[in-house]
Amino acid sequence: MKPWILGLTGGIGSGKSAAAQHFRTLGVPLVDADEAARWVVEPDRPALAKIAEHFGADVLQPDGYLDRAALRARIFQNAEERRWLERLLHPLIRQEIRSYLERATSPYAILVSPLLLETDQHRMTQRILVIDVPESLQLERAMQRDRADRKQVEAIIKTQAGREERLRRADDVVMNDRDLAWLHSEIERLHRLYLTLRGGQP
Ligand SMILES: CC(C)(COP(=O)(O)OP(=O)(O)OC[C@H]1O[C@@H](n2cnc3c(N)ncnc32)[C@H](O)[C@@H]1O)[C@@H](O)C(=O)NCCC(=O)NCCS
Ligand SMILES: Nc1ncnc2c1ncn2[C@@H]1O[C@H](COP(=O)(O)OP(=O)(O)OP(=O)(O)O)[C@@H](O)[C@H]1O
Repeated sequence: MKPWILGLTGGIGSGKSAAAQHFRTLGVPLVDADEAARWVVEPDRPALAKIAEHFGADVLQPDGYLDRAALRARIFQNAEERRWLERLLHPLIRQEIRSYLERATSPYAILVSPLLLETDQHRMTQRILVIDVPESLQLERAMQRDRADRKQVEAIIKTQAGREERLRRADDVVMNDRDLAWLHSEIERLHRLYLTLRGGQP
């Protein structure tokens, strides 16, 4: 049976990973585009050499791994550089996602991606779940997690689809503006729905 794929998306800091983690504990197989983006730049992969050649050796750590903070600073202040990186990595990320999803044998599987709607990744999915938060909370959570300062998070948000567009394209929405217990209860509700849609027992 062709696997039925749920696309799970939301902007930076919306709570995609927290939502995904709960689907995982419910036993749903899941591939995360941010994780795939890490696999394709491991030290033995050709993409890393191309990145070092293009951006210079200061985007590499002394141990040979990608210096992610250095590259992040470069690409979110220069749209041309970001597009160069995306042209290199997105086809490789897509390949990793596809080979993972092809192996799924469960009633449904999940593709988690911040850029599901911005790229053609959404074409691999049958239904779209958006994790939504007001932008002020998104900023606060993304900064709190200590990944970036306010200016950088704002720059990243600007490159992503706007909240309205995401909501317009969503089949299901979870408003993640309460605590984690609420998020988990919403995920459980949707998990029952997806199993029912797939003809399984809720
Ligand atoms: C620039 C990199 C090295 C920064 O790594 P870092 O570990 O700091 O962040 P991480 O990869 O966990 O991403 C965190 C968040 O940043 C946002 N983000 C990452 N890349 C992009 C992008 N190209 N456009 C918009 N937002 C992005 C997403 O919301 C993502 O969830 C990394 O994000 C990267 O390689 N990006 C290019 C590949 C890509 O587009 N990945 C997104 C999934 S397809
Ligand atoms: N309902 C919630 N209550 C409190 N904290 C939350 C809630 N949901 C998520 N968080 C926290 O907010 C931060 C961002 O959440 P998460 O990492 O899941 O976002 P994300 O959408 O995966 O972000 P990114 O696109 O950067 O990967 C994390 O520190 C997470 O623990």
